[in-house]
Amino acid sequence: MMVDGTNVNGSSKEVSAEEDCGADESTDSRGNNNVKVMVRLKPIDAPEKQYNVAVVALDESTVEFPNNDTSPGSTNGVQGESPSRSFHFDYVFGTNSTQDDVYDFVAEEMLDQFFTGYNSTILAYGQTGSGKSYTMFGPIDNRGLIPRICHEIFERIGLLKSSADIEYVVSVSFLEIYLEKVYDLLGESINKSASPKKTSEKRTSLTIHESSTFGVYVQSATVISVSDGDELLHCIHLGESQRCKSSTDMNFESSRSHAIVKINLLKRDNLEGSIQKSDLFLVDLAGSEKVSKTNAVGATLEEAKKINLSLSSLGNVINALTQKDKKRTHIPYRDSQLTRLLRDSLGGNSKTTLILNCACDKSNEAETLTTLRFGSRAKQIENKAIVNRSDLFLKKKLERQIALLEKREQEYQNRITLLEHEVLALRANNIRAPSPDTEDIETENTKLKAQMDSLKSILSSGGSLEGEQHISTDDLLSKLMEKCELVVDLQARLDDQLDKETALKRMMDDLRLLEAQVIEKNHDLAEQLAILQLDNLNLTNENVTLSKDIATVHRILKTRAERIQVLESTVRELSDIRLGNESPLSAAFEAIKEVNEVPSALSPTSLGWWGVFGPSRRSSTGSLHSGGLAKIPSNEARRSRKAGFNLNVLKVSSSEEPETID
Ligand SMILES: Nc1ncnc2c1ncn2[C@@H]1O[C@H](COP(=O)(O)OP(=O)(O)OP(=O)(O)O)[C@@H](O)[C@H]1O
Repeated sequence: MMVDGTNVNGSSKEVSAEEDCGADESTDSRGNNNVKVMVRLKPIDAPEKQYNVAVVALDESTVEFPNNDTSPGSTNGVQGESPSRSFHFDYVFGTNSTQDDVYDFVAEEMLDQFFTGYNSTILAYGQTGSGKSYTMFGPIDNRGLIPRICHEIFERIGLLKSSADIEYVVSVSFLEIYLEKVYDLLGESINKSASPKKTSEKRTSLTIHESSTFGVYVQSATVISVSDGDELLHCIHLGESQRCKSSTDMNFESSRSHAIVKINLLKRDNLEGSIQKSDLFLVDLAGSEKVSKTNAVGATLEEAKKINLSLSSLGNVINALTQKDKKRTHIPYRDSQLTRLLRDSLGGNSKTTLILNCACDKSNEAETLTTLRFGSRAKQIENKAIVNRSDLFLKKKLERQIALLEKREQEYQNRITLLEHEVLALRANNIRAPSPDTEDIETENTKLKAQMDSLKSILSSGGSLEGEQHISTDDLLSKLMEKCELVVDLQARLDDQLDKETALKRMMDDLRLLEAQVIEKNHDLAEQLAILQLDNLNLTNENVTLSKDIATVHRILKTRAERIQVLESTVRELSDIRLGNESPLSAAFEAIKEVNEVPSALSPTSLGWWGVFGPSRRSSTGSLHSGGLAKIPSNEARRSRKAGFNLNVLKVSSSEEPETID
C-alpha cells in the first residue's frame, strides 16, 4: 500500500525483474497451507484511458507490466524499472471476468472447506476504487461474493441435511473498523435510535479479546442466528447500510472502514455424537490511497491516514510472517485493530484467500505494482488450518467410564493394601492373625480359658506362680478379663475385615465383568459393522447384476414387440387382399394378437401350427427354407408366394420354443 509513496516494505526500491511468488498453495505434511492469492483486474471505464494500459493478464496465473515506455518520468512512481515484469499468482481474473467467474473460482472451494470444518477467510485488498466492494458485495443486479455465499450456504445445508439427527446452525456478525475503533454494525442497525446519523462520539466501540479457549473474539458483538439465505442476506444489508462511506476524487462511494462479516456454521451430528464449528470471515478492506490523488481533506483526510496506517500494520505483519527465521521474529499483530482481528486468518487456523483488486491504467501503475508486491509477500504466509470438530461424544463417554472404573479399582486396591498392612501390624503385635476359620478362634479361646482355669486353681490352692512375683488375685483377674476382652474385640475386628474383603472381592469381580462386557460389546459392534459393510457391497453387486438383467429383458421385449408389429402389419395387408373372413391369415392374425396380448400365456400345445408372414429370408437357391420342419400343406402358402410374399411358418412343439420356417 502507499503511504505517501512508501510501499509495504517501508522502502521505495524494488529490483527484481520477475516476481515469482514461489510456494504453491497446498497443505504440506505438517498441515501447513499457504495463503492463496488471486488478482482481479478492473476494466478501464474511461475511454481516454483505454490505450494507456499499465498491466495486463498474460494467462490464468500471470499479470505483466509490459512497460513499453521506459523513458525516465514516463511512469507514475516506477520510473527506471526494467522493460517488463511479471507476477505469478494462484489465479488472475482478467478485465472481462464476471462476478460468476470470481464466485465459481474463489467461493466454491472456500465453502467446501468451510463445510468440512475449516475456518476460512476471503480478503479483498487494493487501492481505493479498484473494485474491492464490487467484488465482495457487488451491485444489486450483479451480486458479488457475499450475497451469493449467503444463499449457497443454505442450499448446501438443504442438500446435506439428510436426517433429523444432523442439525446446522448458522449465525452472523458484522463489524467495521473505523478510525482504528471496532464497531458493531448489526447492533447499530437493530438499535438505530442510538445513532441516527453516525458520529464517532455517539457510537460505542467494542474491544477485541484473545483467549486460549475462544481465540480472538470481540466482546458484546451482536450475533444473529439465521434460518435461511434471505435472512442472512438481510442482516448483511442492514450492516452495510450502517457502514461509513464518503465520496472522494478516486471513488464516488469510497468505503472509509474495513468491513468484516463473520458467518459461523455449527453442525451437530447426534448420531455420531459430534460437533463441528467453523467461521467464515469475509473482509472488504478499506482502500489504500494517495491523498494527493483523492484530495481528501478534513474528516476524510483523517480517515485516509488511519486507513493507510492500519494497512501498513497489515503489511508489517505479513513481512514478519514471511521472514526466513519465523520463530525468532515478533509478529506485530497488536499494532492495529485490523491485524488483531485477522490474527487467525494470517498465519493461524484458517484457509485464507486474498483477492488483489487492481486498476489497469497507467495513472494507477505505482499503486498496482505495490498491491502486487503485497500479494507476493502474502502468498508466502503459511497457515495451519485444522478441522474444528469435537471428538465423538460416545467414545469420550466410554473413556470416562473406563477411567472411573480404573480409579475405583485403584481405590479398592489401596484399601486392600491398607487392610493387609493392618493385619501385618496386628500380627507383629503378637496377636494372632485373623483366620477365616472360626475353629482357630475357638481353639484360642479354649486355650485362654484353660489358662484362666489353671490360674484360678493355683490361686484357690493359695500357691504362687513359679518364678513369678506374687500378684493379688484381683489384679490377676482384671488382667485376665482385659485379655479376654481384647480377644473378643480382635475377633470382632477380624470378622469385620473379612466382610469387607469379601465385599471388595465381589466388587472387583463385578468391575472386571463390566470391563469384559464393554470390550465384548465393542467387538460385537465392529463385527456388525463389518457384516453390514459386506451386505452393502453384496447388495450393490446384486443391484448391478439385476440392472443388467433388466436391461437385457427390456431389449428382448423390445425386439419382440417390433417383430410382432412387423408381422401384424404384414398380416393386415394380406388380410386386405384375401376375400372372406375365415382365412388362415385371419387365424394367424388372431394368433399374433394373442401372442402380443398375453405372451406369458403361450401354450405351445394349444397353438399347434400357426403361420405368419414376415420379411423374405430366401436361401441361396431361391427356394423357401423349411428349417427342417414340415412344409405348409395348404394352398395358402402357394397363393401367398404368387402374391409376392414370403411366408414364415412357426411350428411350436410341446417342449420347444417356436421355430421359424421361411
Ligand atoms: N470488475 C468491475 N466491473 C465493473 N465495474 C467495476 C468493477 N470493479 C469496480 N467497479 C466499479 O468501480 C467503482 C469503484 O469500485 P469499488 O467501490 O468496489 O472500489 P473499492 O476498491 O471498494 O474502493 P474503496 O476502497 O474506495 O471503497 C464502482 O463504481 C464499481 O461499480
